[in-house]
Parts: sequence; C-alpha cells; structure tokens
Amino acid sequence: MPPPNLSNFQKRALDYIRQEKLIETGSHLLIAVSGGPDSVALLHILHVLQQVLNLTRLTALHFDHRLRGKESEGDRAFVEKLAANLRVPLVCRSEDVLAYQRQHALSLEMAARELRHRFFYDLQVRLDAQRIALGHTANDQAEEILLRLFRGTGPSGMVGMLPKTDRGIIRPLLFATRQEIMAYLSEQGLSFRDDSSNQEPFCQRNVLRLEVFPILERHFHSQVISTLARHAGLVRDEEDYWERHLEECWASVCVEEAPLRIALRISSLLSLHHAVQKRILRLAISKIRGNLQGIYSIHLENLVQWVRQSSSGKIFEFPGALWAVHKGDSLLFSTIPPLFSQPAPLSLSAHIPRPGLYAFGPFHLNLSLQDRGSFPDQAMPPTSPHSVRLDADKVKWPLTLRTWQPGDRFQPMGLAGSKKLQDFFMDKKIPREQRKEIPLLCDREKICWIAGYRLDDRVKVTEQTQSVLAIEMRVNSET
Ligand SMILES: Nc1ncnc2c1ncn2[C@@H]1O[C@H](COP(=O)(O)OP(=O)(O)OP(=O)(O)O)[C@@H](O)[C@H]1O
Repeated sequence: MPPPNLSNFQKRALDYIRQEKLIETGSHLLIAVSGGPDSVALLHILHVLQQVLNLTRLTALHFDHRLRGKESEGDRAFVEKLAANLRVPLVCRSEDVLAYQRQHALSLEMAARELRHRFFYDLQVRLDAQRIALGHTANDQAEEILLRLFRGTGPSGMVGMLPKTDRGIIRPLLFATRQEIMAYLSEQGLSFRDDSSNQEPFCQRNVLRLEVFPILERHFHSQVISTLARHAGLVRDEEDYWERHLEECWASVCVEEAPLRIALRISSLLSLHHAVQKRILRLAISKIRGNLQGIYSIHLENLVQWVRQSSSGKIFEFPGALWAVHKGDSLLFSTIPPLFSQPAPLSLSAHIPRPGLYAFGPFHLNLSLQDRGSFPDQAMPPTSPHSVRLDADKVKWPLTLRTWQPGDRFQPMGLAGSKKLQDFFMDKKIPREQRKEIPLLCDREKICWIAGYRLDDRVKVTEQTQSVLAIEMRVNSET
C-alpha cells in the first residue's frame, strides 16, 4: 500500500515504477534534470518517493550544452537551486557541443545527446549508481512513434522509447502526458525553465508538437497522445514474445557467428514465415553492426526478395558498412567488403601520418586525440568492433593499415605474453581465406589493433593515460 499522504499523481507514478519494475530497492538513482517541466517534476516525484521505494541515494545530474549563452547559465543556476532546496546532491558538467559536432560530423541534436549520455554513463560508473532516470513523457513517446513511422521503421521500431534499457536508463514518467505534468507542477507550486527553442517549429519533433498534434487532437480525439503512447506499450508486449521465439529460430538458421561475420543457412531461412525471415535478417544485422541505424523495413523487404532470387556469388550491399554474400546455401553477412578479399590496394597507400580523417579503398578512418580528462577512470565509453581507444602516448607514429603477413605477432590485450596472429585467428575460428580480409592497424613498432577483434596490450588505456587516441573505422559510405 502506498503511504496515504501521496497525491494522486504521485501514486500513479509509484504504480508505474512498480509495475514496470524500474527501480530495485536499495538503489542509488541518478536523475537527469534539464530544468524543463518534465525533469523538474521527475526530480520532485522521485524525491517524494525516495523512502517508499527504499532508495539509498539520489543524485541529480545537469549537463550544460553551452548552446544558448545566458539562458544555459540560467538553466544551470535554476537546477542548482532546485536541487539544493530538495537537498539532493547535484553534479554538473559543461562541454562544448559545437566543437564536438564539428569534430564528429554529427547533427547538433545528436552531438548534444551523445555528450549528455556520455556524462550520464560516466557518472553511473563513477558513483556506482544503478539507474539513470530521464523525464520523457507520453508526449515524447507519441512524437517518437510518429517520427519512427514516418521514417519507415518496421514493427519492432514501434516499441518507441523503452521504460527501462539494458544500460540502466529508466523513464518513470512515460505514463503521463505533459498536460498532467503541468497540472502536477502547478499543484505543487513548482516552477521550471522555459526553453525558448521549444517554441519554434525548427525541427520535426517541434513541428509535431506545435502543429501536428493540435490538429490531430482537434479532428480525431483529445487523447491521441495517450493512445499513441499506449500503442507503444502493446507493441512492447508483442516484441517480448518475438524475442523469445526468435532465439529458437535463430539457432535453426545461424551456422556461424563471429565478430565480423555471420552465416545463415539460406534453405532454413526460406522455409520460415516471411515475417520471421525479416526478423532473422534484422537480428543478423544488429548483431554484426551493433546497431540498426539507417536500416529500415524497406531494406529488409528488399533483402528477402534478393535472397529468394539471387544465386551463389551475388552480393547485396546495405547502406553503411554491411554486405551480404550468397555463397552456396549460405548467406554471409560481413562488415568487411567482399571486394577486399582480393589483394587490396591497402598496403600501398595506407599511410597514416597523424590523426585525421582517412579513406583507403572502402575503409574510412577517423583518428582523433582526446583529453583523458573527459573519460574518468574505468568510465571509458564502451567500444564497438569498429571503434577503439588507445593510449596516445604509447603510439609511435606514423601508423599504417595493412593485412596479415606470415610471422605477425601481437600481445592480445589482457594477456601477459605475445601470440602469433595465426594462432589468434585459429582460436577465434576465423577461416583461413578470411584472415587476409581483416585490417591491422600498426604503428612504427608493431600491431596496435586487429580491427574488429582485439587491441594490443602495449597501447591500451590505463590509469596513467594522459591522452587518448580514439579510432573509428567505417566501411564505405558510413559516417
Ligand atoms: N541538459 C540536460 N541535463 C540533464 N538532463 C537532461 C538535459 N537535457 C535533457 N535531459 C534529460 O533528458 C530528458 C529528455 O530530454 P528533452 O530534451 O526531451 O527534455 P527537455 O525539453 O530539455 O526538458 P524536460 O524533459 O525536463 O521538460 C529530460 O527530461 C531530462 O531528464
């Protein structure tokens, strides 16, 4: 039973948190507060519910994007005061989003989001916190659903934003509309910061909020936001079922699963229902690429058609770093272009004199120096098969990108001694004909990184690292 002194809205929040199992008792919770209405309500509610949820600790986080001059400073001061009033400790970080955007060629929104989330995850590790609470509401969910639908997402994408992610993000206000949040703020006498950029239809999300939803509410019904948000919940249920069912199907279709390569048995794939075929292909892509960015339902449809009609030796190219090759009864997914299995022009031209952007044949490399300061101990952002971080001071320039040569040795990160590359490949069960396809990044002394697989121990980041060399490798047009 909730304590009797909770308001109706607080009780609903408590019910939602319990029903979705968002927070475990005894947790340390981080609460991301921009100063906007949703996150102010979030902080206030979680503070009220701290005891009943048995949370050992709350910490508020504020990220200053430095994008709106005095207004940004005002946001920070506002959040500082709010947190102090509630006696919740606050951690702020400020970073130059514009510089990061230029350096990584991202949209402003993406750059801000990446830096903000990096800050949240850094703090999660540093403060040993279990969850990070964000203030997304049913309105944000409804916007997300429409945006995804218009972009051509498949059925799985219709789950929208998840109430809880694998990395510890939780969204305790997804059950509430913004109108309800505003009513809560006024009932509790809470003020908030008004972000002037929310009032201009300069991006698709704002167009939906300011122009499309008012029309839908007028011409359909006043609850369209809740209806769309509820729809996301229904899809999530279905997806839970699919996930389990897909595991069984995957086992019957997948014949090889390695970091840079996945092989499916075509005859088994084609014996499945069309809907399952698409989901298996989607799973293969997400496993090999680590994400599904830029992959829409149309790509999966096209691929299914292609598999049905193609013959051995044909190649299907996805947008970004991915190829599917039809070989006998196998469909091989690879992030290394099949062309590269011919002796590559790589060894001739792959000279990397300094950090920067490089393209060698199909490979696009982005090497940038970063201050260790932005990555606190143990909180290096996770790397993927395509990106790694090295201790910049241990790297002996210039670098080269080449392929395996007999006699190559390296010291796999975490191992005490060196190892023949041939043995490493054998341990990883990488077929002989594929070994020559794997790019090796070397410095003047020896191999630094077996792309997609392992760093050399000599160049790994340690507590003593001052400066970090971040390397991202993409194939073909992916940026
Ligand atoms: N600068 C920031 N500092 C800390 N957390 C943030 C920041 N910006 C966004 N967040 C978190 O991400 C959530 C969603 O971000 P979004 O950009 O939709 O929010 P907002 O419009 O800035 O404000 P709010 O959601 O608080 O009304 C916020 O509710 C908040 O929890």
